[in-house]
Amino acid sequence: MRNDAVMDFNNENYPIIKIENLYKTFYSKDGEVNALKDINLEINKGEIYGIIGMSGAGKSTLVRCINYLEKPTKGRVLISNKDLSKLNDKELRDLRHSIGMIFQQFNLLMQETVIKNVMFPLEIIGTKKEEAQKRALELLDIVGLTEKANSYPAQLSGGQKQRVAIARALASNPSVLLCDEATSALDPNTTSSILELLKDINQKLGITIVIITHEMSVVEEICTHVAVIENSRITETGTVEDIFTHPKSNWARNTINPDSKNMSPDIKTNSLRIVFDGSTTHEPIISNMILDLGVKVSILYANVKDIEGKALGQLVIEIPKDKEDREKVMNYLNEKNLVVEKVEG
Ligand SMILES: Nc1ncnc2c1ncn2[C@@H]1O[C@H](COP(=O)(O)OP(=O)(O)OP(=O)(O)O)[C@@H](O)[C@H]1O
Repeated sequence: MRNDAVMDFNNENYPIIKIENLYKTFYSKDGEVNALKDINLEINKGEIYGIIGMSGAGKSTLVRCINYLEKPTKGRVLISNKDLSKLNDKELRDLRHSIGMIFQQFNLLMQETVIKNVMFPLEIIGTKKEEAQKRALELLDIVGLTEKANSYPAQLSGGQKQRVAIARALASNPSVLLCDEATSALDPNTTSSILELLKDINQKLGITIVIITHEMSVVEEICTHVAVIENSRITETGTVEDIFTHPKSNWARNTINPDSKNMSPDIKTNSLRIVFDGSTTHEPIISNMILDLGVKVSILYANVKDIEGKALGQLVIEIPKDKEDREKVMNYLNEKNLVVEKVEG
């Protein structure tokens, strides 16, 4: 059973997480830091929502506001339409059992065994030892660590430690899992296996996942939706497809698009950006075009990814200067129903 004492997480009439006009200012003797400014965000049940931005952009503060570990200076956080500012301390504690959290540094109890680490949150809420042990073993099975139940965290790899942290976060049957840079300390292969596990948890257990990261590859690999945060503000939100095909914020454009600033004006006027928005197949469009039309086209930049089986991203090509050849190229691409844009910037 989910811990739904405080709110009904299954009510799909409301976003599971809604943030309205949220500001967070830290006051210290060195002055004020406006960590978050006018944040508005809606996350629906079942989504894997990425919040991406550079270091210091305000990501961790935002995620800590979602479970009220940090109280907003202004604005509201609504979880399944309940305003967290209206909850008393006990209700907030109950709420936090329904919102699991994992961190970059795992935060395990180093002097306790793996199974004890997973049992810990259950014992805190008064679960009997035998029942907690049974549940912890089920969770260790989910994260693939049954055989490490009696090991200590120091005997585990980084990826295994994060699996223990995930099992611990799942112990109280949360409806939401907040992941704050959960893979930033891991190598690429381990990162992929943890992201796979999170995807599995999302699909099999129906848990909504919020992922804080500075890595676009993490968003690419796992997220359904994304918000870009720059200098304390959200500058763009949308599906992962949106952001890879039509990035709007400066940060996303610079990360996803080629660095067109480095192109000479002459190359820019003779270039086209082809946007792959997931509607085309993986056919080798450029080589087919060269063969079919007999024109010279070179690829200046390619960033086309396979995301959930769809081709998404950008391809910048240099097209012929000759007017007739140029038209042939444009017609060919239009016939293929590709989105074609001028290279700007
Ligand atoms: N408790 C605090 N007191 C004062 N300033 C803080 C506090 N917590 C965060 N800040 C400041 O708020 C801003 C946003 O910090 P935050 O940790 O949310 O960024 P971030 O995007 O998560 O960065 P990183 O990826 O480096 O963790 C930073 O300027 C930071 O110094």
